[in-house]
Amino acid sequence: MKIAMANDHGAYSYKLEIKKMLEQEGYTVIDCGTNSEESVDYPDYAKACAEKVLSKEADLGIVLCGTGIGISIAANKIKGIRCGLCTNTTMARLTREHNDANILALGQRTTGIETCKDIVHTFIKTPFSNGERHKQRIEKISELEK
Ligand SMILES: O=C[C@H](O)[C@H](O)[C@H](O)COP(=O)(O)O
Repeated sequence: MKIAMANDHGAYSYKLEIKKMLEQEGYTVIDCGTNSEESVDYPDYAKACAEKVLSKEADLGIVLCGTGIGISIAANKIKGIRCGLCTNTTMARLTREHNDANILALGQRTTGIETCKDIVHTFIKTPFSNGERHKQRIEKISELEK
């Protein structure tokens, strides 16, 4: 599985730690930056990750910023992206099962690193439930993009 990751300066150290964990586990990580703690604008990095997911170069994406809020708002502006901001593993499971989220958002300043690692594992291992009611709702989200 290939996973695109992107972050702003507020989540650089979590990106490095989660990237290292995923690579040690055999996942391919496409690192879309940023790669320092110099201040940057999170929409640029949300866009970079979204492009990898939409082009299918990556199966799923993970975006990180201080809270996960700004970068998830930005990602969700992009047609075809369903980005779920998660602070626990229940949210991670349900955003895959119910929302078929294709990008996970995390916050370095709000959520502990071990919790984030658990969230990442849950997110990438949980399939979409394929339930008819969920498919119908996701189709309605797509309609909103038109
Ligand atoms: O939602 C936005 C993110 O949390 C950003 O990481 C945050 O706003 C960056 O703040 P600052 O520029 O003060 O480091």
